[in-house]
Amino acid sequence: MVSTVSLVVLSLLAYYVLSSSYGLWKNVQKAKASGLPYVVLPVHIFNPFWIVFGRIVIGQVVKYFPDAWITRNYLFLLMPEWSWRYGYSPFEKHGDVFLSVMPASCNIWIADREVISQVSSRRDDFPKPGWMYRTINLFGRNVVTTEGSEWKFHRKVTSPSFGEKNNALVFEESIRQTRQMLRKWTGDSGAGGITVRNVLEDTMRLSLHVISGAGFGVTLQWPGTSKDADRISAVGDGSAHQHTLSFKDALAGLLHNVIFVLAFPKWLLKILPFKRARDAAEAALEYENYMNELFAEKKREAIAGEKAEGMDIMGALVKNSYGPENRVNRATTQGDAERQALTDSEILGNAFVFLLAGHETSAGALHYTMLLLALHPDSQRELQSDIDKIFGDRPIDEWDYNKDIAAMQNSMIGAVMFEEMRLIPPVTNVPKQVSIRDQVMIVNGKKTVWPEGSTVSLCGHSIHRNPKYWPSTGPSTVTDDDHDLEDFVPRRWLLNKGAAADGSVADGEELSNGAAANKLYHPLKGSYLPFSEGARSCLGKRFAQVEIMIMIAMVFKHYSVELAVDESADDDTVEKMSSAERIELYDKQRVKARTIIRDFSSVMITVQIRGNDVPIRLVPRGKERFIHLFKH
Ligand code: HEM
Repeated sequence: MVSTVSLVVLSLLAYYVLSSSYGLWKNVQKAKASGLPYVVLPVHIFNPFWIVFGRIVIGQVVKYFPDAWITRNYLFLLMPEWSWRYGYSPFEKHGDVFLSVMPASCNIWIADREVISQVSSRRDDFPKPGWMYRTINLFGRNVVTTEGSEWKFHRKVTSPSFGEKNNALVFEESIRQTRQMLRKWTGDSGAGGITVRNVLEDTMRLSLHVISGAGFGVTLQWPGTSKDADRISAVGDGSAHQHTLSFKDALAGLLHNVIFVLAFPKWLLKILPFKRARDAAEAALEYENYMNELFAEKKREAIAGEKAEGMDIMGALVKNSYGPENRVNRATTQGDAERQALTDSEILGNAFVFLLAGHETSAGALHYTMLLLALHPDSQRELQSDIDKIFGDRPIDEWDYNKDIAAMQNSMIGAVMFEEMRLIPPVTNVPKQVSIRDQVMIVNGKKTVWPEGSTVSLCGHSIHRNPKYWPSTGPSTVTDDDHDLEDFVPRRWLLNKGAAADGSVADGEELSNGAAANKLYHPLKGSYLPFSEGARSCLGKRFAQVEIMIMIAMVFKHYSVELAVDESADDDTVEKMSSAERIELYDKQRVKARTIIRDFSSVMITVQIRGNDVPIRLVPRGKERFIHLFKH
């Protein structure tokens, strides 16, 4: 019996080794013919098994070697998300486009802006790798997961919902939500000085609430704000379920456990002996119930012709299908090219991906923005001075999307936002795939042939540090580089105002209200990828930008942010410290915060600090304890 089992195991192992070796050999032949520099890897780094276990092992191994040795010897390539850790340096050594050969396929890594532009504009030749996105169809087909004419249709129908009317709604909802977050961070009196330990938890809540309001028309309250906090109020068709979770908890529970929900069927999650799995199943079920109720309510409103203005994204999609033109009846009988409206399941599928695509990304950007500003007192002061110029004494209630947004974007508010996403783009690499046939590509003026089926990584985190494309303001203060591309320097966007990296003057992005949206430095096409590029770039870009700029403006209008030093000194001790002692203490805290940001940030869909926190404090402007003592 034992020998039979051993024989089966050995045969399977032999089969695996032989088929992997054969696959590797075949892929090496393709790599040779491609004309690209290549390196051979013994494992498929995007294999789920390797992503879970392999990278833990390799993550431990690399700790024992200097970074320069690792990037020179290709060891870095065994980490699926190496570009987060090593930035541009591997490309510096191996060229801006290179290929890794693996047993199952090849992957092409790119930090060359012209090549990225070619890939982004040839949508049919370089589609998204479908296998990475398939599970996201959980609640219905949608704009993120589809390709070809079906995607074109989804994009055409969903895009109008992200127009200027919705941006104005995002503006208002972001003000409402940031006000509540500020109350938590500074106390009812607004005196500040409260240590905020888990900043990410709060920015997650902020971004979730903004999507709930501007995306679904459901305004959520922060705990302690209202007795009925987190209760959904929009449902009125009499079919409401007895909910076991609040709307907010259903949304948050689903997003928190989304990997389980996407990987396993609900019936299995319900019976698995892990609380987290059962919680995931409950959240998914409750989310579905709430969405069905919301959908029914919005459908009733659309048919009755109610709520024409200021519509949330889902409301606009339902109105398109069920409003006066009632396009949905035609939808099922037409091909994608003629269709005008989404089916019910497609509306629900799109609602889910808006939530998924917009939640963690925005929350991460808001979180890192606070930390980077706490590390850079000079940038805070410049930011506050611009906020004063734009808003003066005008109360926040009088801020207006149409009047203020262009000025906000063209100031340090925009510069801080763009620089944060240059340094830490929430999505480090945008994945594509070589379509069903080999593709000819020009790389450095030379013809190359990219093997069919290869995956392609547009390495945003790396190209954002490529000195060929980015202006530097001087030597780095955090590395030995003679440029400052590893540093957070928002003013680089202002010093090069309006100029493109090739010396031409940027056109500026026009908002539909006629204002020029971007008079800051204009990166060359293909060199700035936080929202990807080309036809498949982020649909919620403006949504996210408005939300981020509002939070920055509201926080820094009245407050400064400092790293909390509670672990080293209590408030009385700080009070008695001399300026020199305070500088020394804050500097130590800065080193510690930088280490946490570097060593505890990891990529699981988006970049986030995991397993550690960098606590902060908001202090009223003029009452800073530390940062007024620093020039930089
Ligand atoms: C800072 C915040 C955000 C960042 C950095 C970001 C980034 C991105 C990136 C890199 C992509 C391309 C992904 C790929 O090709 O695999 C993308 C696509 C997308 N994003 Fe965002 N996103 C953000 C916020 C949002 C928000 C708030 C929404 C909606 C409410 C949203 C909706 C979408 C959708 C629908 C797509 C797919 C577009 C298509 O395939 O046609 N995103 N986003």
